[in-house]
Amino acid sequence: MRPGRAPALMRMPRGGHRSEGDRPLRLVILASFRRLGEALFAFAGGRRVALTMTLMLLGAILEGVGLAMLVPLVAVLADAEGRASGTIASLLAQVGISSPFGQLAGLLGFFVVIILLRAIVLMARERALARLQIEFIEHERLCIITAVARADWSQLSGLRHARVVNALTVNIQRVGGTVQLLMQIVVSLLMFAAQLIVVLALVPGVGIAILVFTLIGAARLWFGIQRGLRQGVKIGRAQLGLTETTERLLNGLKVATAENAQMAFVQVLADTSTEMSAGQIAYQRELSRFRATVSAGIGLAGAAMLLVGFWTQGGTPTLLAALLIISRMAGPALGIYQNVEVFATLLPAHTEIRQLEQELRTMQVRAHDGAVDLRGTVRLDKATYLHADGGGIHDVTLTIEPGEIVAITGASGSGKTTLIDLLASLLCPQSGSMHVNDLPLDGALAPCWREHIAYVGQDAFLMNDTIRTNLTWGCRLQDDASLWRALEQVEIAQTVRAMPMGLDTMLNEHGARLSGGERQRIALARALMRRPFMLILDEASNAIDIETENKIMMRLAAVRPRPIILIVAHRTETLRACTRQISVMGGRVIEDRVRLPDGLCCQPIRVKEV
Ligand SMILES: Nc1ncnc2c1ncn2[C@@H]1O[C@H](COP(=O)(O)OP(=O)(O)OP(=O)(O)O)[C@@H](O)[C@H]1O
Repeated sequence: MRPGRAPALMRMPRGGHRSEGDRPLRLVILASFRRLGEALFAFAGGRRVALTMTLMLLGAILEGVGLAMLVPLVAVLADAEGRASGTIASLLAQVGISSPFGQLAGLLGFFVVIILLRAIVLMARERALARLQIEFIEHERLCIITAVARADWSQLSGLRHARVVNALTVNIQRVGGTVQLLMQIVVSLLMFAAQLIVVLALVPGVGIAILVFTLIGAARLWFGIQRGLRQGVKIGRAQLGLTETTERLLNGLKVATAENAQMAFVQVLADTSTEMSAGQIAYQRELSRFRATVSAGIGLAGAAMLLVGFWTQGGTPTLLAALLIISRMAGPALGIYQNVEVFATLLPAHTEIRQLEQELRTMQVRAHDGAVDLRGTVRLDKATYLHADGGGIHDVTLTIEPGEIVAITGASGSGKTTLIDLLASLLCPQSGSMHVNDLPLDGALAPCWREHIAYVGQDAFLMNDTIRTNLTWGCRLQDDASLWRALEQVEIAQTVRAMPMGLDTMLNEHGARLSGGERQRIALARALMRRPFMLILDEASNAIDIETENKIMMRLAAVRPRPIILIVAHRTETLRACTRQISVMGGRVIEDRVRLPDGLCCQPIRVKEV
């Protein structure tokens, strides 16, 4: 994957109110919000959403009922004779509880029941929300990685690598935060609504005043949301840069260390990081000013409402209860304010993930279903594949029969890898065609063909896992006997046997505990474990000494049934076992001749079959 243009949302003008495609910011916000809602709904399904919403509503209703209970309780406590009044008091009197203590105990008992019920509902609600959030994130992560795995290689290789890494690490965490905040906001809104309803019922004047303040606050909040979204886009852009720089640093660390030039990398990282931190500090400063204004506003509004309540109701128990409730409302109100803006800063992460998924979806190839035999002659007819810079392969026609060992030679940049990628159907001819066993290898058949291929490149891809796992991933064979046989074929069995944990020895990052030649031999052994019909060796043994390479090539040549073996190598010794040589120059096949396998035997070797 290579650097490319920033994704659409990331291209939003830095400080402007309009997004890419000249869409007003308000539409971008609404669209992002809708996308998140749709994704959550599509993941959870109607029933689960309904259940979660019911739990949220139930929690709010119980909150309201608990608060409403404060009125008779305050009345009992405030009454000189300790008597309750109202509906609950008359209910209690009907069941024979009329003494002040009995009424207080009865009210408290009811209150406790409500509190217990509320606690149970809130617990169920928290669990449901946490599960929904965690599972949604896992689902999103799997969607991306599956889309990457199913994407057509020629298109995928043009995708910016850091975008995928960023999506799977930073952005997915930010989406987790978005979902969590969204749920907290909905819960706070419902709680606030329940509290407001109780206040409206108890002291309508105060309730209306709160409603007016809330509406003014909501209008003010809209600016916070816009500011949050802009900040979120900036953070996303900076984080992508940070991921890219970190990747570059880690990939080039060895060279940089060898040249004592690590600080050049550190400087690039520091510049990106400083820019990001400066933006965040400025934003936090703005946010803290906003928060201070909001909390002062809530305090002032509370005091004003106290006065309104006092003038309209005097010091009645109802007013006292209303005051208690209003004091409880400040928390959710401030929470909504803070969470909504932070939510807006996180929202672009989901949009970026969605855009990435959509791009990946356009790259998907639908695999042919049903069995199809592709073990046969491989044929290219006037095949052309040109990369964006014009380099590649022009008008190539060739036929490769099963069991042939083909050397593909040519100068650097002549088109050898492009030719190999076409034969492996990693690339599809832009013109001309490819047939295997007389079947045209279209997009749907290509994945089936690749099941018969083993590919070893010069980088010898190894995972940070055991030798066993490295040998068996993607292979049907898994048994120890096959593993050892493959290791013997590539002259590494003895080295692995000498390791303390044998096949279960950990290889560390990219097989760091092995030499370059050992890594290549493990990669070759894995290729043999696949029992391929076509084995591609693209500079796959250039780190192995010539004598050992000779032995390995002999063994590969003796495998029965022998796969087609395509060898790209610059070392002539590597090509000794080849039965045919195709020379490429400027993207064209300039020579295709039979080659007599020459004196492989520097020393006689007993050939074993895989
Ligand atoms: N992904 C790509 N995007 C753009 N151009 C590419 C890409 N891959 C290869 N090319 C171009 O296509 C031409 C052939 O490249 P290719 O990798 O096939 O050559 P090669 O013979 O394998 O080279 P080498 O021996 O150096 O690996 C080169 O000019 C190269 O610049």
